[in-house]
Amino acid sequence: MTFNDTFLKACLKQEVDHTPVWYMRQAGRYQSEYREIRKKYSLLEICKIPELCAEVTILPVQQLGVDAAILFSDIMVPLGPMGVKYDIIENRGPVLETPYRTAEDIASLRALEPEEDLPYVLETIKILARELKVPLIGFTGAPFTLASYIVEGGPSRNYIRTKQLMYSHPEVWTSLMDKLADMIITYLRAQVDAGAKAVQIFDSWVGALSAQDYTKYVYPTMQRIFTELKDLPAPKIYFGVASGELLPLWSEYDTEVIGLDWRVTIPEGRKRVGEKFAIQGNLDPGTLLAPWPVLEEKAKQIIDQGLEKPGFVFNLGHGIFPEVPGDMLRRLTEFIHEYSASVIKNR
Ligand SMILES: Cc1c2[nH]c(c1CCC(=O)O)Cc1[nH]c(c(CCC(=O)O)c1C)Cc1[nH]c(c(CCC(=O)O)c1C)Cc1[nH]c(c(C)c1CCC(=O)O)C2
Repeated sequence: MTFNDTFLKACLKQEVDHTPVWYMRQAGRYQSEYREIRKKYSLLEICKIPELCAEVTILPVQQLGVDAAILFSDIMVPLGPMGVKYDIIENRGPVLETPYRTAEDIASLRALEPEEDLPYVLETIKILARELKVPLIGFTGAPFTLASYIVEGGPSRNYIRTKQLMYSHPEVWTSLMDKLADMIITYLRAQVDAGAKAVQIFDSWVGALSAQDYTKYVYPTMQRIFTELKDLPAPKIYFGVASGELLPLWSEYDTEVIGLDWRVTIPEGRKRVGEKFAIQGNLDPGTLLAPWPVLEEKAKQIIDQGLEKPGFVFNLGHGIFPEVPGDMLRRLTEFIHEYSASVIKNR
């Protein structure tokens, strides 16, 4: 089988013969095989065994026929070596031993050295780069989203401690954002050096901020990340949830792809963020529990809208829920490939 680079072409707004698709959380609890593995190993244990971690990454590619693999890991993984003590609790998410809230707490975070600190991640990527016939997507959390876990000490609804730090001690906030940006730049470079062909920066919780606060407290850090990664030989995807109001602020970023959730349509997203980017998205993951005709109709609409301009990658607006039947995802993937190929061929 030859290498399928359709996903990379779409990221770069090049011509494709079908719309490429992958799914956030395509490896996870909706798969019986994954649940079996999780009976023996914790999520973090899986990440530390390269052969197993590569297997977990490859499984959904084989089962679903998607056009890209995403490294199996978690946004918390690089924070461990920086000094953050945490665990990932099932049905809850990452929880810290103690939150980081003072200048001293944040000063204690050390710089990440990927080769020394996370050899197992890089080894996993090397295995995957050899074995996969589709591109591997590496990833990291974005500074705001990572900061929210570090400052709150766990998942949060309102991010009040994060905002409290941001508003009360802007210089401490900036030092945290700077340290996270340094980590992100180093970590993504190491992932690409090891064989990742694209990277996604997950800013899952940044939609908690107003455009004004994003501009003041997050924009300069994101801007620096994209500027410093300008020469990265891999397309970058910046993704946020409920970030519709922030899209106009992203128009100058030096990135290739913007990931949308389902709250904003693709044409509206393109209008807000500008014509420069390829777009990834944006099926509501809740639709995966709908009857097939409903799902098909929504997928069709997204493909029609996505194909209006060059540069479109089909994805969900956020991760797959554990309740989703795997068969639904396989059928959806086939439909996306066939329907998009016919639209492209007939124009
Ligand atoms: C916010 C965030 C986290 N982790 C991640 C994000 C950004 C993406 C997003 O917004 O969903 C990123 C992530 N986490 C995981 C992956 C790789 C797998 C993939 O996408 O296929 C990726 C890309 C594995 C995981 N990370 C986690 C799981 C859940 C399954 C398990 O416990 O084995 C997986 C497959 C745990 C986790 N880790 C985190 C959360 C919120 C949870 C869910 C808690 C739960 O529902 O149990 C933090």
